[in-house]
Amino acid sequence: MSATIIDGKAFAAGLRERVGKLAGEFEAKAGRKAGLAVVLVGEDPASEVYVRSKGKATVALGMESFEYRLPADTPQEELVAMVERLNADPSVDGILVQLPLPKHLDEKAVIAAVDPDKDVDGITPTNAGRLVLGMDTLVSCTPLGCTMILKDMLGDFSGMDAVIVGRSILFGKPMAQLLLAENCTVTMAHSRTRDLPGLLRRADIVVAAVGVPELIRGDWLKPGAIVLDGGINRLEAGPGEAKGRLVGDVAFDEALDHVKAITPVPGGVGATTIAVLMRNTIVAAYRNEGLDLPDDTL
Ligand SMILES: NC(=O)C1=CN([C@@H]2O[C@H](COP(=O)(O)OP(=O)(O)OC[C@H]3O[C@@H](n4cnc5c(N)ncnc54)[C@H](OP(=O)(O)O)[C@@H]3O)[C@@H](O)[C@H]2O)C=CC1
Ligand SMILES: Nc1nc(=O)c2c([nH]1)NC[C@@H]1CN(c3ccc(C(=O)N[C@@H](CCC(=O)O)C(=O)O)cc3)C=[N+]21
Repeated sequence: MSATIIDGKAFAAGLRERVGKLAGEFEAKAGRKAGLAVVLVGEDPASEVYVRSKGKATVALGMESFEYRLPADTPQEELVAMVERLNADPSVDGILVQLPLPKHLDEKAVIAAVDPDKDVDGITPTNAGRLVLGMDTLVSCTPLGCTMILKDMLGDFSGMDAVIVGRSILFGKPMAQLLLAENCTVTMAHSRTRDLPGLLRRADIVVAAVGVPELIRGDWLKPGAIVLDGGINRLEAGPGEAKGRLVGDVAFDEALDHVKAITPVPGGVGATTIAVLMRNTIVAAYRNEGLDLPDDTL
């Protein structure tokens, strides 16, 4: 059996087109472009990939991109002060503080400082709470993108067994909430899970949100499973390579022989995430200006 390779780029292109139209209409109505600010403290390989793709996409869709790169030793007060300035800046509709932050910073306090109306990651206490309560809210881009891909492929996936590997506030936890809302039976695995292969063998849907290159082996997966690989892992550069390859959390070539469908890395979940970030930014922009979104196909 050879698996379908889910084309995240094609999915993202469709979403970007709809967002681009809305961004043009927003500019005409509001007299300014929708704006997204990204703050990166220090260096993180996955964040570098994200910031690069994001800057290009924002401008291409007719939105404004503000990028702030701060040194790794930035003090807490300085970072919080920057978030507060962005909260108060009317040209900024979305604020994204790249995670993980360097260890000396209090991540939860920084996240809590973001205005929930500008929280395009959906991780402020207000928005995370709203998600759990089933209220309309901004939702973290990667899990939302994964859910959109599944809806597109499957329509209804009520009753399916889903295993999410990873429980971060940005990815694993909101993923679980979204799949629960779709009536999946959700299991969350993490670093203390005893028998990951045993759990995965039962899973109709697997979402990998770990950050360990090729941790999940092909023969751990149930025949016919659908696998969404969110891992963005940069391998060491080999001889003659300027940069190492990007790989996911799933051993892709092995998985092809077992599963029904799988997202590649790159070109899968990550590609979709960027488009969803654009979507969340335009949704926030319309709301922040008190405008009705003319389109509910987002
Ligand atoms: N494609 C995209 O758009 C995005 C990709 N990412 C990528 O997804 C990956 C995960 O990101 P993020 O959630 O932020 O990462 P975190 O490091 O915050 O979380 C990783 C999770 O994986 C769990 N874990 C670690 N090792 C194992 C293991 N051996 N077996 C089972 N579980 C394990 C951890 O468990 P514990 O809680 O017990 O420590 C933790 O819950 C990264 O590669 C990141 O770059 C992230 C966001 C967006
Ligand atoms: N607050 C916060 N929110 C995040 O959503 C967040 C974060 N911090 N920290 C880092 C991770 C990582 N992440 C990626 C998203 C898209 C690509 C992406 O664009 N990938 C493309 C391009 C890859 C390439 O350039 O080769 C792809 O997979 O096809 C990568 C990585 C978001 N993250």
